[in-house]
Amino acid sequence: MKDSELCGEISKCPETSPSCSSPPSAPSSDLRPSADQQAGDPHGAEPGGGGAEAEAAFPARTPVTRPDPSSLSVRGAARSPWPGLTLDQLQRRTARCSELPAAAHPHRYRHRARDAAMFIRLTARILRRLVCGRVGPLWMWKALLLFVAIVFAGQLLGVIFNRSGVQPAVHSIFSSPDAQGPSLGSCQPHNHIMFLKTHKTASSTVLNMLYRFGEEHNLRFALPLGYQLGYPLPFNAHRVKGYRGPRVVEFHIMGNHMRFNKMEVEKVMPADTFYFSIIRDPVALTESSFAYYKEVAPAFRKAKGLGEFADDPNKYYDPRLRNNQYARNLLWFDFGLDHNANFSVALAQRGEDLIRRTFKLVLISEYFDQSMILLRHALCWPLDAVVSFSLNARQQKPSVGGVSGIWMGKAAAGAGGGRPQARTPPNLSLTEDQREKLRQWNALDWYLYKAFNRTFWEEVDRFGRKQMEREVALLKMRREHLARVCLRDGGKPVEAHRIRDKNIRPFQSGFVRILGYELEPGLDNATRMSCLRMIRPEIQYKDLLDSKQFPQVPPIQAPQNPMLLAAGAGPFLRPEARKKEKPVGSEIGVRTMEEGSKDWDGSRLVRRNQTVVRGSGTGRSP
Ligand SMILES: Nc1ncnc2c1ncn2[C@@H]1O[C@H](COP(=O)(O)OS(=O)(=O)O)[C@@H](OP(=O)(O)O)[C@H]1O
Repeated sequence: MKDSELCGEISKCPETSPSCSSPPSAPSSDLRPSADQQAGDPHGAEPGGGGAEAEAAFPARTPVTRPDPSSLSVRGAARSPWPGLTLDQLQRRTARCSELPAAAHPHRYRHRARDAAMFIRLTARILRRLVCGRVGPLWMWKALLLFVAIVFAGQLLGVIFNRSGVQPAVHSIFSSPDAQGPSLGSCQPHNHIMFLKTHKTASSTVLNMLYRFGEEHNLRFALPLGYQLGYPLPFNAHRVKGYRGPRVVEFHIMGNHMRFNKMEVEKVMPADTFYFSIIRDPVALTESSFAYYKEVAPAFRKAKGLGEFADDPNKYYDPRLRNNQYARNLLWFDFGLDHNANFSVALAQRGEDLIRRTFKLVLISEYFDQSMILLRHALCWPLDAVVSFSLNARQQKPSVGGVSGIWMGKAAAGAGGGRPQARTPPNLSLTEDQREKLRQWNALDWYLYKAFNRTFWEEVDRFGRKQMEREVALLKMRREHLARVCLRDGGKPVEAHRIRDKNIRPFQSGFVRILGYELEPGLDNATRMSCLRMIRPEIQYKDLLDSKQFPQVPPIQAPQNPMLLAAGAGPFLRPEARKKEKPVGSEIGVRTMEEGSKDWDGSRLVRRNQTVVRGSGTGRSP
């Protein structure tokens, strides 16, 4: 054999070639140990147990035994795996391979060549042992190979799942079997989701679940530039931070307040997006809205109490005034429909059809737990993903003098925790007659509520009432369990100023106290993180996600003055706009804008006939 051929061959293991399984020549068989060596070798060829299996895998294989290292060192000097070459010859020739570029230093390189040959000899021996199955039974090597393949596949799948966002985060109690809930079959979790966040319907609690799920699964949110997606203007795709044209960027979840506009939403969200929303009884919704937007909606501002407003809404309501959508058919408005249209059944049915065509599920706030079970099955989510603590709740004091449900509102506790000022809360009590008047005033919403309520229960029937009861019971148990683990005082909601951690104080609206939660002290890190996600208020959560998605650009700071925030509802002012703001009147909770100032999303505002509008707007609700 020529040196050049050998130098090429030297890098190959002769035993990995067919010669390994069926040594072709005498020198190989010469390396076989003697019978007594074989008997004393616990790793002898085709050792016990694996023999038959290996035989089947390598039917033509001649038994080859592991050479004894000592015999190799002694006898190997004269024998080599390369036919016709002793190991000494091989060593000398290998040395010549190494010497080729170093002819000027023959001694130095002869030593190196000798070392290299030693190394090769050792490596060949190890490989021969490994590959030829001399060390351990063959089945063991097969099992090892299978194990490595599984680990590799697992890693690969992990990378894929991490990318598509269905790799669950590791938690403590959150990773217990109870967290999964009853089986969902073989469905795949939805991760293209559009939630129309209607106002005063428990939508912040739902949004929190979406935030949690998205954060835990590294999904990308279609976040607003400020805190709402252009509300109350119809949604426009350019309101989404990071939007660069139809489907250029993959967004998974969209859920901040917007006035729905299907065509524009479809520019942002993928075609297989699951659309859902939530509605609430319009009387309860108006009560919540009145308490919350008393000083934001001109129609509410003029009325002393909700009863007064209900008695004669037309006396207070001007359809041209901005923010009056909070006072009439707010659901209809949020779905992008004309909330000031005169009611007719035909019109209402058309609206309902439009909504049904897009929204695969419409939840009902009054049946929140049943809604969560339907949602979990529709999205193929584990139980924990839909377990929540009620967010954005008003403080309610027991009724006085037989009047039901008086909501107590004092001047907002500062977001920074300032003591509340004593204020007369608006009277929210209603007679049955006034409730009926409110249904008529909000006839379009009332129609929607009845229609979707009916189909909601049809859906529950299809799901199975018994199964629903079982799953709702599990959901409640899980919520109670998590409340005991996560929350101080067993989960009683508390006023913002009592929450020690300022970062999780909910923002406040003018007249009402919005309650939040405190974490149980002493939780381990993983549990604390998961618990914190469940109670982190909407504004802070949006900022956090924003900073994760856009690490370089600091998010717009949430205004510290709660008066400027109709707590997640009214449009927020950007900091520069706030400087120019000049409140009309001295009442806390009044939020007004000067002509020429900018709204939270940067739109210029002008005043026309007593109506504050955006530069290109009409002044009426769009
Ligand atoms: N789980 C659950 N079940 C039933 N109701 C709930 C739930 N979570 C929140 N809420 C009530 O929803 C009201 C707040 O609604 P939103 O979060 O949609 O308000 S906002 O538009 O985002 O400001 C607010 O209603 P009011 O307290 O009547 O104002 C909350 O108490």
